[in-house]
Amino acid sequence: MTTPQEILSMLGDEKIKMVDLKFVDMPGTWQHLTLYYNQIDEISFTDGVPFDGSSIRGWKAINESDMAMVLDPNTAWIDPFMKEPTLSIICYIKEPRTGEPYKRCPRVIAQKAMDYLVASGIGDTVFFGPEAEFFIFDDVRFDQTANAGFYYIDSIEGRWNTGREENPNLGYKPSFKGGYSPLPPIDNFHDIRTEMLLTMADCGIPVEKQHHEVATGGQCELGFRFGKMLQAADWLMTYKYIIKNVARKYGHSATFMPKPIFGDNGSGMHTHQSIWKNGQPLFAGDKYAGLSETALYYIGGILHHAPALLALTNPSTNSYKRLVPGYEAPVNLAYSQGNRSASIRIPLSGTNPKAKRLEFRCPDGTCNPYLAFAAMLCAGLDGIKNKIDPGDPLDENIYELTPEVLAQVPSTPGSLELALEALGKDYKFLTEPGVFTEDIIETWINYKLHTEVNSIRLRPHPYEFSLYYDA
Ligand SMILES: Nc1ncnc2c1ncn2[C@@H]1O[C@H](COP(=O)(O)OP(=O)(O)OP(=O)(O)O)[C@@H](O)[C@H]1O
Ligand SMILES: N[C@@H](CCC(=O)O)C(=O)O
Ligand SMILES: [Mg+2]
Ligand SMILES: [Mg+2]
Repeated sequence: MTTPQEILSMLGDEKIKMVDLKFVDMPGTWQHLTLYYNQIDEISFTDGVPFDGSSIRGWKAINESDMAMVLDPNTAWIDPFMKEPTLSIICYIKEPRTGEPYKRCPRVIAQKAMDYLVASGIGDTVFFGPEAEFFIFDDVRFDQTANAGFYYIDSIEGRWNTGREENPNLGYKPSFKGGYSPLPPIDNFHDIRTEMLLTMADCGIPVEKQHHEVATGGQCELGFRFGKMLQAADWLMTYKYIIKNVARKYGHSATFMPKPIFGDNGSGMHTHQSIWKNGQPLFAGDKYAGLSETALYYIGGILHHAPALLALTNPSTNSYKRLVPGYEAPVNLAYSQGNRSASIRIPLSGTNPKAKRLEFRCPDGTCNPYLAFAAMLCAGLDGIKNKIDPGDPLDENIYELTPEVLAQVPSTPGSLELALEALGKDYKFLTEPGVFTEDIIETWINYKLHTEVNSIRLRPHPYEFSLYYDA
């Protein structure tokens, strides 16, 4: 734990002169405001620093715009991308008039979810370990005549190709679905990923590993150790920030868009999770795959609420282009030990009960991690409270099941619109515990419908030209 005094002692004329305050908006993007060091004092950590909240997506109206950013001293690191030494601090938002934490602030919602876990008596700590995959590209250009998709992407090797062409140029690039895990020079992103990982370590994130992912060229993943919910979400925001900025340094761009390439693997954000009480893991037991009954009910809750949950864990129209068969992304709402085609996988964790966890494979990097983690916890706790039976595990490869068997297994929603519709009907597991408010659910659904679903629906799609342009 870092105290405000420890932070203040780092600032001064001969020390760090700039302080960058970061906060997250509703869709899950960081915003920032940079202050000269003498603007920060002890009050900044209690009452906060005033700012205008009316321009922030999903927040206040112009006539009630006053808000305050309250600094969290445990989140400080020196920002490696700013020229002058700058201390970065993550904030939560407060209503200055009432002194209350702002109910639409995602960090406040995550804190409420952790408080709810304690109040429920079920556990006292929840750990999250997100694995956010991403692509590194040079450029993305629209090309309606490209055979492979609707556009092509220049990666660092030159023009992207799927490896399925008759005479593919496979020099120094992974073959189709061959990205996991050849050595350099085929993997020519190795050094960039190492720089990303070391930068994360410098910023205080407990890093674990880095590797190329399965898709043809430029799909990558870096791993960091699980953390308590709020800290894991803060680390994920820092992870994305570092990845994007290191990519930029090399003239590339990094994207967490779930399905940037038609016909190749997309990028997920599998989320490992476990609940603990008094230092003991509650998910280890003598049931299926070494799980406890509590863990099975938690799985039951996630699967039961999944159609609504995905409106928060997979909140883009592009998310649902990833959730299709054949690309290691989950399509069916089932659980299994080791099976990567199920929505929930129980990773092999040896004999150590502390490593016993479940991996929800649906989420992707377009989610707001604070809202997504809070919602997953609420769904799981609802399963435990109401003893929701997850049914039998599905240990076969779901992609190879016969249509008759498959018809018995519920599927993930086919579109963002369907997920939002499900959320509109099934949100009490989020609001009754006092974690989300009905106002937040309504704001989320309206924002996503109007800003994303309808905006896409109203525009001619590039592939429609291929189908219908009748010159
Ligand atoms: N008890 C636990 N609770 C929550 N998370 C955990 C626990 N133990 C380990 N983890 C986290 O789970 C994540 C495992 O990530 P890892 O990349 O190894 O998973 P994977 O699913 O096997 O990978 P991939 O999907 O890329 O094949 C890490 O963030 C790790 O710290
Ligand atoms: N990229 C795959 C996951 C690959 C993996 O298991 O790491 C997905 O979309 O979920
Ligand atoms: Mg992966
Ligand atoms: Mg995984």
